[in-house]
Amino acid sequence: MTDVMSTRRRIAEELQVSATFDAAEEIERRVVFLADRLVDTGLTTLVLGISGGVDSTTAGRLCQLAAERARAAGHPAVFVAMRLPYGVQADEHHAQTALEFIRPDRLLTVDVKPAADAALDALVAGGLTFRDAAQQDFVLGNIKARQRMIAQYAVAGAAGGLVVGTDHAAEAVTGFFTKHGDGAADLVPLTGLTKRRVRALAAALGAPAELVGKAPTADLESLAPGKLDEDALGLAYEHIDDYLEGREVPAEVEAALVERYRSTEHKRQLPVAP
Ligand SMILES: Nc1ncnc2c1ncn2[C@@H]1O[C@H](COP(=O)(O)OP(=O)(O)OC[C@H]2O[C@@H]([n+]3cccc(C(=O)O)c3)[C@H](O)[C@@H]2O)[C@@H](O)[C@H]1O
Ligand SMILES: Nc1ncnc2c1ncn2[C@@H]1O[C@H](COP(=O)(O)OP(=O)(O)OP(=O)(O)O)[C@@H](O)[C@H]1O
Ligand SMILES: [Mg+2]
Repeated sequence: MTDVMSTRRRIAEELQVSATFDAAEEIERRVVFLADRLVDTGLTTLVLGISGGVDSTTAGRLCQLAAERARAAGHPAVFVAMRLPYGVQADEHHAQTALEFIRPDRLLTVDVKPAADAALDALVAGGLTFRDAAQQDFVLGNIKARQRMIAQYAVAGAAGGLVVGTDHAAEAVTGFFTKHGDGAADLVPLTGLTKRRVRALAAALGAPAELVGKAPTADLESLAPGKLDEDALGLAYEHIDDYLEGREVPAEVEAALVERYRSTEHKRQLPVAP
């Protein structure tokens, strides 16, 4: 096997991408996983932010099905979906469509703007300076993601809950998440899925087509609302998925992915220790 092929195999294996895929089987396996974690930990609540994107739509429905499964087995389980907009969200209608599809047991809405803006203001008052407005906006974007993490952990702490994350193989390979922001969670039920496989789960769960096919956005930058992940990354999810599923991709895509995987290793590991 060439070095390039063995590197690709190793990365796909480390990210738990399976060689074969059946959407119905994956849904069942992941619902059972979530329900078992509730029962085994003795905790009663799953907590997850619903953005209107396909990842949280899929994970949210899995959470609701798992809570219902645990209840049917006699465990007092609840799924708490959270809307966590930063002020007014441009695609709020997608978030509402997602909630109608998920039908969560409970919904909690927390605007993260006051807390995120206050954190930035306090940092600036404390003497932090930025290279330019774009850098400040980028840093604020990561504060927004971490503020969402704080809100979800507050609910988990109060309710005896577990925070659910939406990380999957196509995001993990590029490290395209905020460390200790959306990257922080107790359970990650989408692990190992490529983006097209997340979409396949969403479709098999019966999610509306506009969400199944929705273009991914982190939507963290106020200066570039709804900026597409693919523009930010300079990579197409089709290529990322092909790479992870062992299909041919252009050499420059392969090189870019290997480099991103290497440079973001710290995001997939526990803090570095001596
Ligand atoms: N080698 C190393 N070993 C240990 N730690 C290292 C490190 N290099 C940086 N670090 C630490 O990591 C930090 C950088 O990581 P981080 O704070 O995450 O910041 P960073 O990776 O710069 O930014 C997060 C990226 O993820 C994207 N994102 C975020 C949230 C959601 C989504 C989405 O798809 O929805 C996407 C966002 O648009 C942005 O491009 C550094 O400030 C430093 O503290
Ligand atoms: N406005 C928001 N309200 C609630 N949760 C959010 C919001 N923005 C992000 N999140 C949380 O952060 C996670 C990471 O965002 P990310 O953009 O990767 O996923 P997504 O929006 O569900 O799907 P996609 O990647 O296709 O846009 C979301 O799955 C969701 O749990
Ligand atoms: Mg999104």
